[in-house]
Amino acid sequence: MIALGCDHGGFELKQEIIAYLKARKIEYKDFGCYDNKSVDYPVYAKLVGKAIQSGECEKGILICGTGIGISIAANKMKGIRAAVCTDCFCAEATRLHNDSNVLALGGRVVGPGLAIKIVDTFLNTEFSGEERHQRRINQIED
Ligand SMILES: O=C[C@H](O)[C@H](O)[C@H](O)COP(=O)(O)O
Repeated sequence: MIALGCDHGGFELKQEIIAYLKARKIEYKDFGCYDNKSVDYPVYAKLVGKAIQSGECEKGILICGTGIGISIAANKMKGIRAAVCTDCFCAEATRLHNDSNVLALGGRVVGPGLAIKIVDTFLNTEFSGEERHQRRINQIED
């Protein structure tokens, strides 16, 4: 189950991502926001982070204007490793090396075509499990 969250700056892109997930029959839960009225991104970062912490959702996708504010907020939460990605190389690397569980995107930064490729890469890349990467993740968690 993928947890989705956004602010008004990410609302339009979230709709594109929902269409992608639906087309591929990937289960998701949308934690809002539900229109493009101005809201505060930490609220949605927290909802998605809690869904991952509780085990309700395995991964999350958070979208604000840049992906930055919402990832800063999410990364305050224990066990959440949110990565802002603007390209597929970083989306792959952050799964392989950081076992990131949240992808953060900027609705004002990446177009829908690139964003979907980034989402696809993020969701379809497994953590490498290599000892040096796990050791570093453990250090972050500590
Ligand atoms: O990092 C923060 C996000 O990009 C927000 O989406 C952005 O700050 C919202 O800006 P505004 O309230 O001016 O639409």
